[in-house]
Amino acid sequence: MRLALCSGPPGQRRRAAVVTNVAAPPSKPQTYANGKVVKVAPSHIRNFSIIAHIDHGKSTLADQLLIKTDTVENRDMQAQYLDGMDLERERGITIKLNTARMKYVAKDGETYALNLIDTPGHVDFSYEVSRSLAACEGCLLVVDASQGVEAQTLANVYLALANDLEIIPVLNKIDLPGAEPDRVKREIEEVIGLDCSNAIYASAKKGLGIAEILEAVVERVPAPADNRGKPLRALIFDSYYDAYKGVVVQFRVTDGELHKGDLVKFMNTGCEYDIVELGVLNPKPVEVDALYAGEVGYLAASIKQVADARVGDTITLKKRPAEEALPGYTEVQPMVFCGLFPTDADQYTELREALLKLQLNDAALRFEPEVSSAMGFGFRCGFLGLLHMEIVQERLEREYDLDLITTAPTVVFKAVATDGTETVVDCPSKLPPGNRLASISEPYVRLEVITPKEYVGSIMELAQQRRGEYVDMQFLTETRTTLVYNMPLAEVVTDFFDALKSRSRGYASMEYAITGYRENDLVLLDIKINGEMVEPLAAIIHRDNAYYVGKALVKRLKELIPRQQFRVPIQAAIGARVVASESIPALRKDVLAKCYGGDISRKKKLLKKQAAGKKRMKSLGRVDVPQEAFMAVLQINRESSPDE
Ligand SMILES: Nc1nc2c(ncn2[C@@H]2O[C@H](COP(=O)(O)OP(=O)(O)OP(=O)(O)O)[C@@H](O)[C@H]2O)c(=O)[nH]1
Repeated sequence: MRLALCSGPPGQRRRAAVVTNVAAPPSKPQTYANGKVVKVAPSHIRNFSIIAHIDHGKSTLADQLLIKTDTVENRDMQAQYLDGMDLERERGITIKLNTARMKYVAKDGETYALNLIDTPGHVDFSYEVSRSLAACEGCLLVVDASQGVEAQTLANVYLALANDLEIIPVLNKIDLPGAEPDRVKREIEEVIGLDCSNAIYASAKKGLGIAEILEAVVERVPAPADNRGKPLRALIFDSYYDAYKGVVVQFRVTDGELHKGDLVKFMNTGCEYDIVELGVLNPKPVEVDALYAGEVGYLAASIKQVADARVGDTITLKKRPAEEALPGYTEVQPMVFCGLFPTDADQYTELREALLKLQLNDAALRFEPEVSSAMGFGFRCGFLGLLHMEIVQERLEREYDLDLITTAPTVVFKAVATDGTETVVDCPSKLPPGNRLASISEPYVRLEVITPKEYVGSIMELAQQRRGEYVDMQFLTETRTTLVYNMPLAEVVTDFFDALKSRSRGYASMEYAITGYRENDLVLLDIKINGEMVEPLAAIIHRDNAYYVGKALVKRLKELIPRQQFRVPIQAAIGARVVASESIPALRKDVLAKCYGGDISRKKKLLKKQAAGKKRMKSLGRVDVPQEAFMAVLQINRESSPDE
């Protein structure tokens, strides 16, 4: 497959159009970067982003660009500077898109403002990538020269193409002994169809090729169109909550200009606010007096209501409003749901506030109140995948100091009742009762795996175990293969990625897209502990797996639930039929310890008394289920793969 990506000298076509449009420089010079006054006309602005497969070196390259342009002093530099969250640094991954404005004096002697938007690479966060790409005119496509094209390389290139961006290929990690930049260059040309004749060889770690990259950004990324004369239109691509400033909104100005003190209107919500602070991220906030078409910046306007300034909304001026809002972003649909409950019931309101604030910073997060007899009041939350879920949970615990219990994640099923009504089931308890249930459908994905050919057999076996249906296999290059499967999402979002990595020694990569719903023989597996149904442990699974999963689950729960003073039976059931059961033996106090010698009837009496006490405790006793038990369902899948 070849796509006509780089027809003609990159960047020039669109840049030529811009040059003829260049109007007078901004009426008022503005301050940014180390307090220096710099005039920025659109012809001297470059908005670009870095896209890559996970771990190919985006954040390290961003660090180098910041150092090379003196945006961040070397002594202040810490690895992955733009990954501001502790969580991002600890895990070594980018979660949020991050922006930085750099001042760069190019070889032509001119000073340029380069707006860099760093993006995450993991499949769960691809919606962040698409948002940042919409704010750019070009991007650096970073490919690890020791690995080559991977699944997210392809997915991100398609996103860049959809946004009509200029793509500059960068072959990173050429310092590695195993690097084969020439081979990988050919691979990019063959697989993606991208002209790599002027690809840049770089090592973000050693600082090689950085000057060439900066020059290429200036030369090849088109300048933004000069729309300064038009009524203001600025697209919000991100926002976050600041305890002092209220909601801080990040945006890209497409048309017109805005100044500190202006009365702005959010076109979709209709809310109006006076701008209190206007600035650019450098990458720390630096205040400016005005921002013009083509620029990227932030504003604070004492916005208290999180819902007033939504990502995707258009900002305009009250006194000279634009007629039409910019097309926003397509809403992302969360595919994985789980219950979040505070361990301490008093923290319910705090959890709601925290979720509201987090949602502002994370457009894909959904939540609605949920009440469960076992867990009390909490929220049913929707995520894009398991990593996303883990990250949100960890952010809530760290940034908002909450103690949470998470229930096992589930995908969104659709159930049809006997009377024909359809229910969206994002929680097993929403399933209509068995006698009224006609059918259940589950979401399917088209899964693409790129792997070195020696792992093909083992990966096919894994895909089959996970109810995958083979669609296609193609040789990408001589040594690497693409495998395509149709697979239920429920099988992909659990631990499929981990299993794939372990079977391919980390070399395979994957990407998936939802294709639709399909009816399957799915059943509700209930779990009873001490005779009581524990709703949060219930799961909707395929009938063929129900017996096995039920058996493995009760066994695992037996290990996880602490012993009580009484015997605790654990059962897995489909409807009224118990498919597996185990029991946790009671803790036994030696009531005969003090009874030296003594006669047998005295001992019998003591034992009888103990048995009666336990019986009473059993009927009244509450079994506290530990957090790990709610995740036990996930571990079952892992255990089901024979090689693990
Ligand atoms: N040898 C070598 N290692 C590099 C180079 N660039 C990055 N790395 C290493 O590769 C790993 C991943 O780099 P990151 O910059 O975190 O990758 P990323 O693409 O930003 O990853 P995500 O943000 O998680 O998508 C880190 O351990 C880096 O030190 C390079 O040029 N040479």
